[in-house]
This record gives sequence, C-alpha cells and structure tokens, in this order.
Amino acid sequence: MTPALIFDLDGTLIDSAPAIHKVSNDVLTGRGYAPLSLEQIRSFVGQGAPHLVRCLLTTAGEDPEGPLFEAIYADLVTRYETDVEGNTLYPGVITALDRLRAIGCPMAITTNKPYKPALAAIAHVGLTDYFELVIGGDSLPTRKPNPEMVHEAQRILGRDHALYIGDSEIDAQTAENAGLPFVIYTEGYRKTPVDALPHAVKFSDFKDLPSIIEGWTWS
Ligand SMILES: O=C(O)COP(=O)(O)O
Ligand SMILES: [Mg+2]
Repeated sequence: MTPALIFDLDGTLIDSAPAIHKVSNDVLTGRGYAPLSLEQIRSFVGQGAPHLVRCLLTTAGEDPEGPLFEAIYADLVTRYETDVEGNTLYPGVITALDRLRAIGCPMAITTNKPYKPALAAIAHVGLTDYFELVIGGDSLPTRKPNPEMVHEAQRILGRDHALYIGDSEIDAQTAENAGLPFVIYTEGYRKTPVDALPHAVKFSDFKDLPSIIEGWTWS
C-alpha cells in the first residue's frame, strides 16, 4: 500500500518568505520601527509565529517577552491571514502532488504557521483539495519539533507507513521525534548544510519526488 505523506508548508511546498516579510514589515513600520530584510525575516521562519514575533521584538530593541508581545502577535496574525499575495508554490509542486494523489497517497500538512494563515496561504496557491487535513502551529498544545502534530496527522490518514517531507532543522528533528523517515527538500529555509541534518533522502526538484515515493522499500 502507498504511504501517507505528511508535508511541512513554509519552505517546502510554498515560498512564503516574501509574504511573511511584507506582513512583518507592515507590523514593524506601523509602530515606527525600521523594516527588516527578506533574508533576516526568512531566518526567523520555521518555529511558528510566537518565535517570529520574539525575533521581531528583539531586532527592534524591545523585550521579546515584554508587554508588546500580545499586541504585536495579534496584529501579525490578523494581517497574516489576509495578506497572502507573496506566497508562491515551488516549481513542480502541482505536477508532483497530482501524481502522488493518483497513486493513492493520502496527504496532510503539518505546519508551525498558525492554522488560519496556513489555510489562507494554501487556498491562495491552489493546494486545498490535495490535503485531507491541515494542522497549524496553534491547533494543538504543542508545535514542531514535538511530534504530536505528525502523530495526529498519521492517525487520521490511517496508513501503516508514512513519510515526513520538510525543509528545515525543525523538520529533521520532528521526523526523528515522530519516528518517521525524513525526506528533505533542499531549496527551503534550512541554515545547516543538508548533509549535517539526518535524512533518509534529499531532493531539490519536485519532479523527483513521485519516483522517490514510488521506489520506497519498507523493511
Ligand atoms: O510559520 C513558521 O514558522 C513555519 O512554518 P512551517 O512549519 O510550515 O515551516
Ligand atoms: Mg518549513
């Protein structure tokens, strides 16, 4: 039987850094702080919105745990849900997902991005119908690298075998914590050299993903 596929979102299926960059800078400049570069913002992505907000506050010279946190977080998440233009699919994602769906892989997204902004970004790029479920960073009491999200997705997808597909250090740790083989997409937001992260297989082009899955041998 084909495996369940559990995907990360930001830096794996979509390049969301330009959208997160715009939203973050709107929040910062709206309060009189200096805007940040795309590279800076990209380096803050992967551990969820609370981490992003703490990074924004630190860079702005404010206390990341201080009284501004709640207001900035609320402002960010509201904008995050509507300002979706800067989210784009990585090349070849649709063709790969069409093939994986055709061979019978049930698919889910587990992302540290908050649930509503994640759904909005997924709809914007036309991915909604491919996934049986989406679990966001605020859907459960924990977020990645805690494996709870991945375990929940695996339970709902209901297959004996599953693979986890992601782009970052957090994803490598999540897969390990969840006890799933990790398939790493090398073109995302990773900061560590790919071969320094534990993974079963790496790929740099989505055209290669279906054959990786179809050729998988389970012991
Ligand atoms: O919003 C984030 O920090 C990252 O989200 P991801 O889990 O989809 O990479
Ligand atoms: Mg990611």
